[in-house]
Amino acid sequence: MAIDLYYTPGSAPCRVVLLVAAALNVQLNPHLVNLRAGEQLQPDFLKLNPQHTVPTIVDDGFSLWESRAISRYLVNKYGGDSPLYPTDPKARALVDQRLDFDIGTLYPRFAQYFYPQIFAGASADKALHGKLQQGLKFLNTFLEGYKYAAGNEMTLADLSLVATVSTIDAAGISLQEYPNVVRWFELVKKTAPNYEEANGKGIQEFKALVKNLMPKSEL
Ligand SMILES: N[C@@H](CCC(=O)N[C@@H](CS)C(=O)NCC(=O)O)C(=O)O
Repeated sequence: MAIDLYYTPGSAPCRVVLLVAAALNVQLNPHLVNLRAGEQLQPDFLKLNPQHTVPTIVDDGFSLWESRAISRYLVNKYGGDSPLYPTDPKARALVDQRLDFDIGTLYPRFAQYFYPQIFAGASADKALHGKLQQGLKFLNTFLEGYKYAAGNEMTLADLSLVATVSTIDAAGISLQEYPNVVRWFELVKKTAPNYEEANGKGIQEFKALVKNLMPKSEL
């Protein structure tokens, strides 16, 4: 039975779940949620997720939200002994560290810098820009000597971080100062299963949204 996924394609957290499902060959039954129309605030959706966020999944009556929690659940339930989330405690801890860095540091720094500019017409804030650059520098350092984000194999860390890094790239923020990030980004684009369908399409939607909302002088 397919798992219901409530999502919006431009959203980075939703693309994490699409990438993980593709890597595990797990079938999803997609339901588009139009956030700008407030569909996430409808009573039926609030019954599934009182926090009214996408992505949300419903697996045989079990409702779950938070993209990285969903990702871990999908591997735990459907991944068998998938290397995406290794069972060795140290290897798993490294994946968790990268996942927590992504959701707790890198993505919020991007969001704090960029979203006020496109959604509220704010001008670019130098201090917030510096914080984002520092986040990218951290990632560049973590990748030193590693093929993938947490070792020599692709893990949940890569599928999570690539949704963020591709969003940063699509926002027109250069990655060129961070050669390990550029090298890793190219590798993940080529090797993540069904990358174009799972992430590339949503990135195109995100780019269109940015183009639509960004003050013309900034483009
Ligand atoms: N930490 C959450 C973030 C989810 C989130 O904030 N999603 C946004 C779209 S990117 C959303 O659903 N916003 C609608 C709302 O909060 O009402 C995750 O990773 O799933």
